[in-house]
Amino acid sequence: MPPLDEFGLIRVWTEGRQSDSFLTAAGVTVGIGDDAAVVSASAGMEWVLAVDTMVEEIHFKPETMDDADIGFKALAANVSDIAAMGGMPKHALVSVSVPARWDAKRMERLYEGLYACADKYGIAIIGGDTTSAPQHLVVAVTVVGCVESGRAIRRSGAKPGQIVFLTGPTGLSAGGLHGMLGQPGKAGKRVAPSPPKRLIDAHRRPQPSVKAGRILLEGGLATSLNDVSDGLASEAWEIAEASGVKLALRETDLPISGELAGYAGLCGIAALDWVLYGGEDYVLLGTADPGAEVALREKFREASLPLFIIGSVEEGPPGVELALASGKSKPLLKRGYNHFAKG
Ligand SMILES: Nc1ncnc2c1ncn2[C@@H]1O[C@H](COP(=O)(O)OP(=O)(O)O)[C@@H](O)[C@H]1O
Ligand SMILES: Cc1ncc(C[n+]2csc(CCOP(=O)(O)OP(=O)(O)O)c2C)c(N)n1
Ligand SMILES: [Mg+2]
Ligand SMILES: [Mg+2]
Ligand SMILES: [Mg+2]
Repeated sequence: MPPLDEFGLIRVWTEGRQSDSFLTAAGVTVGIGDDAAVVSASAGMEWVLAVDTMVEEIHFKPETMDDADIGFKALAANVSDIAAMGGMPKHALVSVSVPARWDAKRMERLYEGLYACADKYGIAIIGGDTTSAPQHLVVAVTVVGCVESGRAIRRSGAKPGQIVFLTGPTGLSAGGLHGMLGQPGKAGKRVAPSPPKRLIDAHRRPQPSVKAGRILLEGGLATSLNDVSDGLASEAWEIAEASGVKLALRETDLPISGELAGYAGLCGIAALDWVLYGGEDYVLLGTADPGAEVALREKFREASLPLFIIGSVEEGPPGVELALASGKSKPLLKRGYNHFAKG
Protein backbone atom coordinates (compact mmCIF):
# COMPACT_ATOMS: atom_id res chain seq x y z
CA MET A 1 0.00 0.00 0.00
CA PRO A 2 1.46 3.42 -0.89
CA PRO A 3 2.01 5.75 2.09
CA LEU A 4 -0.95 7.95 2.89
CA ASP A 5 -0.78 11.60 1.94
CA GLU A 6 -1.73 14.21 4.50
CA PHE A 7 -5.39 14.03 3.49
CA GLY A 8 -5.44 10.30 4.10
CA LEU A 9 -3.70 10.79 7.40
CA ILE A 10 -6.12 13.46 8.56
CA ARG A 11 -8.97 11.09 7.74
CA VAL A 12 -7.35 8.27 9.76
CA TRP A 13 -6.74 10.55 12.74
CA THR A 14 -10.14 12.23 12.85
CA GLU A 15 -12.86 10.36 10.94
CA GLY A 16 -15.74 9.03 12.99
CA ARG A 17 -14.26 10.20 16.30
CA GLN A 18 -17.16 12.47 17.17
CA SER A 19 -20.77 11.78 16.22
CA ASP A 20 -22.75 13.97 13.85
CA SER A 21 -25.29 14.60 16.59
CA PHE A 22 -22.58 15.80 18.98
CA LEU A 23 -21.13 18.12 16.34
CA THR A 24 -24.57 19.50 15.49
CA ALA A 25 -25.34 20.11 19.15
CA ALA A 26 -21.97 21.91 19.41
CA GLY A 27 -23.15 24.35 16.73
CA VAL A 28 -20.79 23.02 14.04
CA THR A 29 -22.26 23.82 10.63
CA VAL A 30 -19.10 22.93 8.66
CA GLY A 31 -16.48 20.75 10.35
CA ILE A 32 -13.32 18.98 9.18
CA GLY A 33 -13.01 18.80 5.38
CA ASP A 34 -13.59 22.27 3.98
CA ASP A 35 -11.41 25.39 3.75
CA ALA A 36 -12.52 26.58 7.15
CA ALA A 37 -14.90 25.49 9.85
CA VAL A 38 -18.18 27.28 10.45
CA VAL A 39 -19.82 27.36 13.86
CA SER A 40 -22.87 29.22 15.03
CA ALA A 41 -22.62 31.98 17.59
CA SER A 42 -24.95 32.11 20.60
CA ALA A 43 -26.84 35.27 21.47
CA GLY A 44 -25.61 37.04 24.58
CA MET A 45 -22.26 35.27 24.49
CA GLU A 46 -18.76 36.37 23.54
CA TRP A 47 -16.02 34.20 22.04
CA VAL A 48 -13.03 33.29 24.21
CA LEU A 49 -10.03 32.31 22.09
CA ALA A 50 -6.66 30.86 23.06
CA VAL A 51 -3.79 29.03 21.38
CA ASP A 52 -0.94 27.11 23.00
CA THR A 53 1.83 25.14 21.36
CA MET A 54 3.72 22.05 22.47
CA VAL A 55 7.15 21.38 21.02
CA GLU A 56 9.10 18.13 21.29
CA GLU A 57 12.12 18.47 23.59
CA ILE A 58 10.69 21.68 25.12
CA HIS A 59 7.31 20.45 26.39
CA PHE A 60 7.86 16.69 26.17
CA LYS A 61 10.46 14.03 25.57
CA PRO A 62 10.03 10.29 25.04
CA GLU A 63 10.82 9.66 28.71
CA THR A 64 8.25 12.15 30.03
CA MET A 65 5.15 11.61 27.91
CA ASP A 66 3.44 8.81 25.99
CA ASP A 67 2.18 9.84 22.57
CA ALA A 68 -1.44 9.86 23.76
CA ASP A 69 -0.49 12.10 26.71
CA ILE A 70 0.92 14.70 24.31
CA GLY A 71 -2.41 15.00 22.51
CA PHE A 72 -4.33 15.14 25.78
CA LYS A 73 -2.10 17.81 27.31
CA ALA A 74 -1.91 19.96 24.17
CA LEU A 75 -5.67 20.43 24.36
CA ALA A 76 -5.85 20.54 28.16
CA ALA A 77 -3.39 23.46 28.35
CA ASN A 78 -5.73 25.45 26.12
CA VAL A 79 -8.86 24.41 27.96
CA SER A 80 -7.16 25.77 31.07
CA ASP A 81 -6.80 29.22 29.48
CA ILE A 82 -10.53 29.24 28.67
CA ALA A 83 -11.29 28.13 32.26
CA ALA A 84 -9.12 30.99 33.53
CA MET A 85 -11.52 33.44 31.88
CA GLY A 86 -14.56 31.70 33.39
CA GLY A 87 -15.46 30.48 29.91
CA MET A 88 -16.76 27.24 28.42
CA PRO A 89 -14.53 25.53 25.84
CA LYS A 90 -16.46 24.57 22.71
CA HIS A 91 -14.35 24.02 19.59
CA ALA A 92 -10.72 23.28 18.77
CA LEU A 93 -8.42 23.58 15.75
CA VAL A 94 -5.35 21.34 15.79
CA SER A 95 -2.15 22.07 13.90
CA VAL A 96 0.53 19.37 13.72
CA SER A 97 3.96 19.51 12.11
CA VAL A 98 5.19 15.95 11.88
CA PRO A 99 8.78 14.76 11.37
CA ALA A 100 9.41 11.45 9.59
CA ARG A 101 10.30 9.75 12.91
CA TRP A 102 6.68 10.10 13.92
CA ASP A 103 4.95 7.31 11.99
CA ALA A 104 1.20 7.03 11.41
CA LYS A 105 0.68 4.77 14.45
CA ARG A 106 2.29 7.28 16.82
CA MET A 107 0.12 10.09 15.45
CA GLU A 108 -2.98 7.94 15.85
CA ARG A 109 -2.08 7.53 19.52
CA LEU A 110 -1.60 11.27 19.84
CA TYR A 111 -5.06 11.80 18.37
CA GLU A 112 -6.54 9.23 20.76
CA GLY A 113 -5.28 11.37 23.65
CA LEU A 114 -6.49 14.53 21.99
CA TYR A 115 -9.99 13.13 21.55
CA ALA A 116 -9.98 11.76 25.11
CA CYS A 117 -9.53 15.33 26.32
CA ALA A 118 -12.03 16.71 23.77
CA ASP A 119 -14.68 14.22 24.84
CA LYS A 120 -14.02 14.84 28.53
CA TYR A 121 -14.68 18.56 28.13
CA GLY A 122 -17.33 18.31 25.38
CA ILE A 123 -15.16 20.01 22.77
CA ALA A 124 -15.74 19.57 19.03
CA ILE A 125 -12.56 19.25 16.95
CA ILE A 126 -13.47 21.27 13.89
CA GLY A 127 -10.28 21.44 11.85
CA GLY A 128 -6.58 22.13 11.87
CA ASP A 129 -3.50 21.94 9.72
CA THR A 130 -0.92 19.28 8.89
CA THR A 131 2.63 19.74 7.63
CA SER A 132 5.84 17.79 7.66
CA ALA A 133 8.64 18.96 9.94
CA PRO A 134 12.40 18.56 9.73
CA GLN A 135 13.07 17.11 13.15
CA HIS A 136 10.72 17.71 16.04
CA LEU A 137 6.99 17.35 16.45
CA VAL A 138 5.02 20.55 17.04
CA VAL A 139 1.38 20.54 18.12
CA ALA A 140 -0.50 23.83 18.31
CA VAL A 141 -4.09 23.81 19.47
CA THR A 142 -6.48 26.73 19.20
CA VAL A 143 -9.52 26.54 21.42
CA VAL A 144 -12.67 28.54 20.91
CA GLY A 145 -14.88 28.96 23.91
CA CYS A 146 -17.63 31.29 24.96
CA VAL A 147 -18.62 33.32 27.94
CA GLU A 148 -21.62 35.44 28.90
CA SER A 149 -21.10 38.91 27.38
CA GLY A 150 -19.12 41.25 29.59
CA ARG A 151 -18.52 38.62 32.27
CA ALA A 152 -15.07 37.17 31.45
CA ILE A 153 -12.86 37.15 34.55
CA ARG A 154 -9.66 39.09 33.91
CA ARG A 155 -6.30 39.28 35.62
CA SER A 156 -6.77 42.93 36.40
CA GLY A 157 -9.53 42.98 39.03
CA ALA A 158 -7.62 42.29 42.26
CA LYS A 159 -8.00 44.98 44.93
CA PRO A 160 -6.36 45.54 48.33
CA GLY A 161 -8.22 43.75 51.12
CA GLN A 162 -9.27 40.82 48.94
CA ILE A 163 -8.33 37.17 49.49
CA VAL A 164 -6.16 35.05 47.20
CA PHE A 165 -7.32 31.52 46.37
CA LEU A 166 -6.05 28.50 44.49
CA THR A 167 -8.26 25.73 43.06
CA GLY A 168 -5.77 22.90 43.50
CA PRO A 169 -2.27 22.00 44.60
CA THR A 170 0.77 23.04 42.59
CA GLY A 171 4.19 21.45 42.25
CA LEU A 172 3.03 17.91 41.48
CA SER A 173 3.69 18.20 37.75
CA ALA A 174 7.21 19.58 38.30
CA GLY A 175 7.96 16.81 40.79
CA GLY A 176 6.79 14.19 38.29
CA LEU A 177 8.84 15.80 35.54
CA HIS A 178 11.94 15.86 37.74
CA GLY A 179 11.59 12.16 38.43
CA MET A 180 10.93 11.20 34.83
CA LEU A 181 13.87 13.20 33.51
CA GLY A 182 16.04 11.53 36.13
CA GLN A 183 15.18 7.99 35.14
CA PRO A 184 17.71 5.72 33.46
CA GLY A 185 18.41 6.87 29.93
CA LYS A 186 20.46 5.26 27.21
CA ALA A 187 23.52 5.41 29.44
CA GLY A 188 21.53 3.61 32.16
CA LYS A 189 22.44 6.21 34.77
CA ARG A 190 19.76 6.72 37.40
CA VAL A 191 19.79 10.15 38.97
CA ALA A 192 16.37 10.48 40.63
CA PRO A 193 14.14 8.09 42.58
CA SER A 194 10.98 6.94 40.76
CA PRO A 195 8.22 9.49 41.27
CA PRO A 196 4.82 8.49 42.73
CA LYS A 197 2.13 7.84 40.10
CA ARG A 198 0.10 10.86 41.22
CA LEU A 199 2.98 13.16 40.27
CA ILE A 200 3.45 11.49 36.89
CA ASP A 201 -0.30 11.73 36.17
CA ALA A 202 -0.31 15.41 37.16
CA HIS A 203 2.39 16.05 34.57
CA ARG A 204 0.97 13.88 31.79
CA ARG A 205 -2.77 14.38 32.18
CA PRO A 206 -3.52 17.77 33.72
CA GLN A 207 -7.20 18.28 34.53
CA PRO A 208 -8.04 21.93 33.81
CA SER A 209 -10.55 23.55 36.12
CA VAL A 210 -13.44 24.43 33.83
CA LYS A 211 -16.03 23.66 36.53
CA ALA A 212 -14.21 25.84 39.03
CA GLY A 213 -14.05 28.68 36.51
CA ARG A 214 -17.78 28.41 35.84
CA ILE A 215 -18.66 28.38 39.54
CA LEU A 216 -16.56 31.51 40.01
CA LEU A 217 -18.17 33.28 37.06
CA GLU A 218 -21.75 32.23 37.72
CA GLY A 219 -21.57 33.25 41.37
CA GLY A 220 -19.70 36.46 40.57
CA LEU A 221 -17.18 35.16 43.10
CA ALA A 222 -13.81 36.07 41.59
CA THR A 223 -12.36 39.52 41.02
CA SER A 224 -9.37 38.21 39.07
CA LEU A 225 -8.29 34.85 37.69
CA ASN A 226 -5.30 33.24 35.99
CA ASP A 227 -4.31 29.66 35.28
CA VAL A 228 -0.99 28.31 36.47
CA SER A 229 1.12 27.27 33.49
CA ASP A 230 4.46 28.92 34.20
CA GLY A 231 4.39 28.54 38.00
CA LEU A 232 2.45 29.93 40.96
CA ALA A 233 4.87 32.80 41.65
CA SER A 234 4.93 33.86 38.01
CA GLU A 235 1.13 33.79 37.66
CA ALA A 236 0.72 35.67 40.95
CA TRP A 237 3.03 38.31 39.52
CA GLU A 238 0.83 38.54 36.43
CA ILE A 239 -2.25 39.27 38.55
CA ALA A 240 -0.25 41.71 40.68
CA GLU A 241 1.01 43.62 37.66
CA ALA A 242 -2.31 43.59 35.77
CA SER A 243 -4.14 44.79 38.91
CA GLY A 244 -1.49 47.17 40.28
CA VAL A 245 -1.40 45.46 43.69
CA LYS A 246 0.78 43.29 45.90
CA LEU A 247 -0.14 39.66 46.50
CA ALA A 248 0.87 38.44 49.97
CA LEU A 249 0.92 34.64 50.07
CA ARG A 250 1.29 32.51 53.20
CA GLU A 251 3.63 29.52 53.12
CA THR A 252 1.63 27.70 55.79
CA ASP A 253 -1.55 27.89 53.68
CA LEU A 254 -0.02 26.61 50.44
CA PRO A 255 -1.27 23.11 49.67
CA ILE A 256 1.69 20.73 49.75
CA SER A 257 0.67 17.09 49.81
CA GLY A 258 2.56 14.60 51.94
CA GLU A 259 3.30 12.67 48.76
CA LEU A 260 5.00 15.66 47.14
CA ALA A 261 6.89 16.61 50.29
CA GLY A 262 8.00 12.99 50.73
CA TYR A 263 9.23 12.68 47.16
CA ALA A 264 10.99 16.06 47.26
CA GLY A 265 12.73 14.91 50.44
CA LEU A 266 13.92 11.74 48.70
CA CYS A 267 15.33 13.89 45.89
CA GLY A 268 16.96 16.35 48.29
CA ILE A 269 14.87 19.20 46.85
CA ALA A 270 12.68 21.73 48.67
CA ALA A 271 9.06 20.92 47.69
CA LEU A 272 8.32 24.64 47.98
CA ASP A 273 10.49 25.26 44.94
CA TRP A 274 8.27 23.04 42.79
CA VAL A 275 5.13 24.51 44.38
CA LEU A 276 6.14 28.10 43.62
CA TYR A 277 8.15 27.82 40.44
CA GLY A 278 7.39 24.44 38.83
CA GLY A 279 4.51 25.21 36.48
CA GLU A 280 2.18 23.16 34.25
CA ASP A 281 -0.25 22.78 37.14
CA TYR A 282 -3.28 24.10 35.26
CA VAL A 283 -5.11 25.02 38.46
CA LEU A 284 -6.63 28.48 38.84
CA LEU A 285 -5.23 31.28 40.95
CA GLY A 286 -7.55 34.16 41.72
CA THR A 287 -8.78 36.80 44.09
CA ALA A 288 -12.16 37.42 45.72
CA ASP A 289 -13.87 39.87 48.02
CA PRO A 290 -13.51 38.76 51.65
CA GLY A 291 -17.32 38.85 51.90
CA ALA A 292 -17.50 36.14 49.22
CA GLU A 293 -15.32 33.66 51.11
CA VAL A 294 -18.18 31.77 52.75
CA ALA A 295 -20.05 31.37 49.45
CA LEU A 296 -16.83 30.43 47.71
CA ARG A 297 -16.07 27.67 50.20
CA GLU A 298 -19.66 26.46 50.13
CA LYS A 299 -19.93 26.31 46.32
CA PHE A 300 -16.64 24.44 45.97
CA ARG A 301 -17.59 22.01 48.76
CA GLU A 302 -20.96 21.34 47.07
CA ALA A 303 -19.14 20.58 43.82
CA SER A 304 -16.54 18.42 45.64
CA LEU A 305 -13.78 20.66 44.30
CA PRO A 306 -10.73 21.70 46.31
CA LEU A 307 -10.21 25.32 47.28
CA PHE A 308 -7.35 26.85 49.22
CA ILE A 309 -7.21 30.40 50.57
CA ILE A 310 -3.51 31.15 50.36
CA GLY A 311 -3.09 34.86 50.94
CA SER A 312 -4.38 38.37 50.63
CA VAL A 313 -4.15 41.38 48.34
CA GLU A 314 -2.35 44.43 49.67
CA GLU A 315 -1.63 47.91 48.47
CA GLY A 316 1.78 48.59 47.14
CA PRO A 317 3.88 48.49 44.08
CA PRO A 318 3.07 45.34 42.07
CA GLY A 319 4.84 42.34 43.51
CA VAL A 320 4.44 39.05 45.32
CA GLU A 321 5.50 38.31 48.86
CA LEU A 322 5.59 35.08 50.82
CA ALA A 323 5.05 35.03 54.59
CA LEU A 324 7.27 32.16 55.70
CA ALA A 325 6.40 29.62 58.37
CA SER A 326 9.18 31.24 60.45
CA GLY A 327 7.18 34.49 60.62
CA LYS A 328 9.46 36.39 58.26
CA SER A 329 8.39 37.57 54.81
CA LYS A 330 10.34 37.47 51.59
CA PRO A 331 9.64 38.87 48.17
CA LEU A 332 9.04 36.21 45.54
CA LEU A 333 10.95 36.65 42.32
CA LYS A 334 9.05 36.79 39.08
CA ARG A 335 10.62 33.47 38.27
CA GLY A 336 8.84 30.75 36.35
CA TYR A 337 9.26 28.81 33.18
CA ASN A 338 11.04 31.06 30.67
CA HIS A 339 11.38 29.80 27.12
CA PHE A 340 14.30 32.09 26.43
CA ALA A 341 16.28 31.69 29.65
CA LYS A 342 19.89 30.71 29.04
CA GLY A 343 21.29 27.51 30.49
N1 LIG B 1 3.25 35.45 19.28
C1 LIG B 1 2.24 36.12 19.86
N2 LIG B 1 1.55 37.05 19.19
C2 LIG B 1 0.54 37.71 19.77
N3 LIG B 1 0.14 37.52 21.02
C3 LIG B 1 0.77 36.61 21.75
C4 LIG B 1 1.85 35.85 21.22
N4 LIG B 1 2.30 35.02 22.17
C5 LIG B 1 1.52 35.23 23.25
N5 LIG B 1 0.60 36.17 23.02
C6 LIG B 1 -0.39 36.71 23.95
O1 LIG B 1 0.30 37.16 25.12
C7 LIG B 1 -0.46 36.88 26.32
C8 LIG B 1 0.36 36.03 27.28
O2 LIG B 1 0.67 34.79 26.67
P1 LIG B 1 1.05 33.50 27.52
O3 LIG B 1 2.08 33.89 28.51
O4 LIG B 1 1.36 32.40 26.56
O5 LIG B 1 -0.30 33.23 28.26
P2 LIG B 1 -0.71 31.88 28.96
O6 LIG B 1 0.39 31.59 29.94
O7 LIG B 1 -2.01 32.18 29.61
O8 LIG B 1 -0.80 30.84 27.87
C9 LIG B 1 -1.73 36.22 25.87
O9 LIG B 1 -2.72 37.22 25.71
C10 LIG B 1 -1.36 35.67 24.50
O10 LIG B 1 -2.49 35.52 23.65
C1 LIG C 1 11.03 17.80 28.60
C2 LIG C 1 10.44 18.92 29.40
N1 LIG C 1 11.24 19.86 29.94
C3 LIG C 1 10.69 20.89 30.63
C4 LIG C 1 9.33 20.98 30.82
C5 LIG C 1 8.76 22.09 31.66
N2 LIG C 1 8.03 23.11 30.92
C6 LIG C 1 8.06 23.23 29.59
S1 LIG C 1 7.09 24.49 29.06
C7 LIG C 1 6.63 24.90 30.63
C8 LIG C 1 5.72 26.08 30.93
C9 LIG C 1 4.38 26.00 30.30
O1 LIG C 1 4.43 26.00 28.88
P1 LIG C 1 4.23 27.33 28.02
O2 LIG C 1 4.50 26.99 26.60
O3 LIG C 1 5.02 28.45 28.59
O4 LIG C 1 2.69 27.53 28.22
P2 LIG C 1 1.87 28.88 28.46
O5 LIG C 1 2.54 29.63 29.58
O6 LIG C 1 1.88 29.63 27.18
O7 LIG C 1 0.50 28.39 28.82
C10 LIG C 1 7.24 24.07 31.55
C11 LIG C 1 7.10 24.14 33.03
C12 LIG C 1 8.56 19.97 30.23
N3 LIG C 1 7.20 19.97 30.33
N4 LIG C 1 9.13 18.95 29.54
MG1 LIG D 1 0.38 30.57 26.12
MG1 LIG E 1 -2.90 31.14 30.97
MG1 LIG F 1 4.43 30.20 29.42
